Amino acid sequence: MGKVAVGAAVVCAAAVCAAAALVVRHRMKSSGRWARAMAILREFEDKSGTPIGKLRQVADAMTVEMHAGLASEGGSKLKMLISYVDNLPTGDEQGLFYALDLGGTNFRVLRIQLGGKEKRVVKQEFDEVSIPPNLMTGTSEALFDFIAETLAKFVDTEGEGFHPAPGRQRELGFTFSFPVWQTSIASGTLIKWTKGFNIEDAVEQDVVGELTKSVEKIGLDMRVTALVNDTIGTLAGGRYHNQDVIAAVILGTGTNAAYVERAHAIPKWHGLLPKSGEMVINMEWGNFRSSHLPLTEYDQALDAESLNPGDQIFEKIISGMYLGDIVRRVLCKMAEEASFFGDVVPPKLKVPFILRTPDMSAMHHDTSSDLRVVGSKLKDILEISNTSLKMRKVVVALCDIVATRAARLSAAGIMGVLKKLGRDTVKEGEKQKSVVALDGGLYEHYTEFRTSMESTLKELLGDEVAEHISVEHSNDGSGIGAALLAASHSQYLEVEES
Ligand SMILES: Nc1ncnc2c1ncn2[C@@H]1O[C@H](COP(=O)(O)OP(=O)(O)O)[C@@H](O)[C@H]1O
Ligand SMILES: O=P(O)(O)OC[C@H]1O[C@@H](O)[C@H](O)[C@@H](O)[C@@H]1O
Repeated sequence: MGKVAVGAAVVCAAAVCAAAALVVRHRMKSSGRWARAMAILREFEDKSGTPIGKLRQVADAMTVEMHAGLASEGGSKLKMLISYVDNLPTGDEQGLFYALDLGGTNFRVLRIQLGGKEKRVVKQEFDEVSIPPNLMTGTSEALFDFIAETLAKFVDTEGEGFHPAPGRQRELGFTFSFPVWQTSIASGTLIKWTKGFNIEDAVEQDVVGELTKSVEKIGLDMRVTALVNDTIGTLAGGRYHNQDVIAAVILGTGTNAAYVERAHAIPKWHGLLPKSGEMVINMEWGNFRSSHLPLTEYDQALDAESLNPGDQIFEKIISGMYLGDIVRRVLCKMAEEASFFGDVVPPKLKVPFILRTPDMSAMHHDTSSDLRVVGSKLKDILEISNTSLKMRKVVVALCDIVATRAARLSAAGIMGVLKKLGRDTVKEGEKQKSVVALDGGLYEHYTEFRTSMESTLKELLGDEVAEHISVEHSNDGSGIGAALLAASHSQYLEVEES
């Protein structure tokens, strides 16, 4: 063979070897990247673990903190707030009442015509609006003016069967889904903001006073006769339909729980003991913290960058405002350290809260063979295109880890409350039923979360006790509950009774 031919052959051979080496190097590199990405995922899964033994420790810690919070003010991260609700709805409530429900994302207005024991809820109408994000971090006046104006528009749509009795003021139950230091059933000062709210000049103000100022400014004749947390409203709404309801839990934008405590089991309460012998407690359990909580570097970073660093740790690992962002943070680390989405880290992946929990649950619930929902969410929200099925499966696995940890910890929290109530055991031959009313958009819409939470609670209780405990969805119980509590504290009640 001539020299030229040999030379060409050598050059070709070298080129082939170089190409092969490149492919091998690329494969090794990508397999190295893949291994690194999987290592990040596995480490996160390990650190997020909630084995049953840990859940029992979390439940016990919740019970201990409940006792501490009832013993003295500041005795625990759990504020265990006195609600001044010492009588839950009886079913006898009658008349037209309004309710406002200011949540972490939505604002609901409701009017309800109550017909007493026989007729119960004769008629109800409601409206729901999203809270403009700018009002969450503006001024108190701007927020309460918005609320008053929305309420006034709703009152203007009053139709047949919804008119207050002649000469009577319209009365309102105000559900306020933030920690409030109640000074009576219809007054209380804001302790702090949570979730996405941060309105400096509202802190320590009486929220009923703030609303009343805005209502009077527009000449709306409406009186707040009950100020309640949404967990209290949900408990009241739940009890209206089922006498076995003893606690309520909200898993929505934020999270919280309330339950019926025996009045003599509240050492810090120095007021008159209520005739009923009961007092509903707003636990504010979102602020629960324990060394047994499986916190990760991603939780620490989310907390540090939040509006309320150091606060609401339990809420930040189990509630709807945050779950999607935890998923985003892990994906971001996989992109930065393992080039999971290619050599360039997708810029949108660095934007806090860009991945919302509803999008996370849509990906988690994707049953298509090619995970096309996952693909389109990654593309539409994070501008990440051309993801392989293998990558999409990793994203689903990550959603499952985050949702499962949240669900199992929620169940542990409920177990802690049941333990405080002595309902985590059943005496021989006892038939007593205990119902926990659940509400909130996370619980209502995230099926994988809900089923995991309910199965975990059964696992914690054991088959025998689980027979006596049920979790019931009390849809918008807080609105109806607030209206019912407004009815039972109506200014006209005494007149009727005397
Ligand atoms: N499809 C969904 N999947 C998972 N979470 C959802 C879904 N829809 C809503 N959520 C969660 O529920 C929250 C809204 O809860 P909701 O109780 O309706 O309102 P609020 O928290 O304002 O009282 C949202 O912030 C979101 O985190
Ligand atoms: O209904 P939401 O907005 O999810 O609120 C749930 C809880 O969110 C917490 O952040 C508040 O401190 C609680 O008071 C509230 O009950």
